Amino acid sequence: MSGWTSCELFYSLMFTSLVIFFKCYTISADDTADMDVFQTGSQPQLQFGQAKEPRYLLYDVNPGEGFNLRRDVYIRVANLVKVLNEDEPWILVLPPWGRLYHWQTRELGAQIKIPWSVFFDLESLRKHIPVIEFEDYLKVIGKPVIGEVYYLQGYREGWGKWEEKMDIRECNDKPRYEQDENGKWKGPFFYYDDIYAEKFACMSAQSYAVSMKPFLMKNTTARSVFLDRAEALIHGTFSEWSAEFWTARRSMRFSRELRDIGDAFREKYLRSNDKKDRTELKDWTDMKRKHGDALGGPYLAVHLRRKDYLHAHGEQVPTLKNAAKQIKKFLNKYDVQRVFVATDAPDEEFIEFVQKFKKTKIYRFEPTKDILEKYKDGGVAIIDQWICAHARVFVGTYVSTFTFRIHEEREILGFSQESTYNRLCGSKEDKECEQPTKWSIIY
Ligand SMILES: C[C@@H]1O[C@H](OP(=O)(O)OP(=O)(O)OC[C@H]2O[C@@H](n3cnc4c(=O)[nH]c(N)nc43)[C@H](O)[C@@H]2O)[C@@H](O)[C@H](O)[C@@H]1O
Repeated sequence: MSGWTSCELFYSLMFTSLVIFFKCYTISADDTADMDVFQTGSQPQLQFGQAKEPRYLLYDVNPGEGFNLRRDVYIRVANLVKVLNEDEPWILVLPPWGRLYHWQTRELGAQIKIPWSVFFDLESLRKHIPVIEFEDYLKVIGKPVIGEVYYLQGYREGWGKWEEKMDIRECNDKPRYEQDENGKWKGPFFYYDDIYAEKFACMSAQSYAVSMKPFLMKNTTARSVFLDRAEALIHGTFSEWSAEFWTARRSMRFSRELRDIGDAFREKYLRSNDKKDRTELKDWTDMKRKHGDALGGPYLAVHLRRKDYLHAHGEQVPTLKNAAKQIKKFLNKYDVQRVFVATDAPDEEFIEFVQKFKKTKIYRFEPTKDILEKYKDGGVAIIDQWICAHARVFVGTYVSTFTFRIHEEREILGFSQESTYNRLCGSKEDKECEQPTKWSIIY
């Protein structure tokens, strides 16, 4: 039992205009028994009445994973940082976005080192936990160094029965980190060349994200700890079925600029605005909607996932002709005449799809050169998601995480579940076509 008394302190980062909220701690005499956990050598880092220095948690995800699974991993790690902050100050360092397999626009060159602020509203994230960008972390630390890297991996002997466990083990495969002649661990740190870690180890982990807390607090004293392959940590009780999941998820607002671009498109082409559609946003900490509060703009939105999905989930992806047939049924049911298509389909496929409709107006968001250069493929995908999130009815793609994040956005906005949890069925699925699981928002 901790005898900390906490007070609130605003810690200003000298290098940024960011103001980060922390707790500061004073220790009562009874707490000294716990202090060895926080000591380096014989020098205690804490003295009575002194504010405790924050520690930094960094993470990364398997390079092959797409944008929207990564967003889910953020929620797991964010809730770990949330529970760490119940006892000591930790700041989450946001992993720069880069070189995702699906970001294929050639003219943009290498899409790497993209800060989170391009896509997300950091002030909103900070109402849940303290976060900083990676480049700000480097400025604060003053050297291109990370204390310890743990590369999460499975157990060589397999999962066995489910139980939570974590152990420092030999690496199962050749690690993507190597020690140089000076003892520095070099690795693929978000495509920044000169970064190194002081210590590296593989860790076999079968664990909920928040269960890393005791390890981080007691087994390491490093100022910064990097968890690579953080997708290995699972939600556990902090899952889609819990209020904690939704608190973190609600804090994950898209950047104001991207929302504005999406809103302008809705107004101009889809006769949709927040007032009429009952989708006005409030500060997320004050926003609590019921299913059916939102009406949505007078259009249907479909997420038509193509490209690699045709191979990965061929059975559940319809032909374009069949997709158009399914969409027409929804148009009749919801009595709307406009369709917004979010898709990764090449232009020829999109044109083929449009030709299946005679009177219905079909729209797609096409970025200007400036928008594409500034917000990249990731930003355009977010604009697509934002427009889908505001439609009177949404039809998604089977188990696509891109579709799942739209479901969540619609839960937050207060749409009826009937208008949200629909999907395109594979051409041969017929009546076997199971509709998406409903994840009800919990406050
Ligand atoms: C087959 C699997 O599919 C999984 O994708 P899935 O869950 O749909 O969703 P994501 O993980 O987001 O990956 C798909 C990526 O493709 C682009 N994309 C897909 N649909 C659209 C769209 O409607 N509009 C725009 N602008 N871009 C789109 C976008 O970059 C998106 O992040 C992948 O995470 C796995 O790596 C694997 O490829």
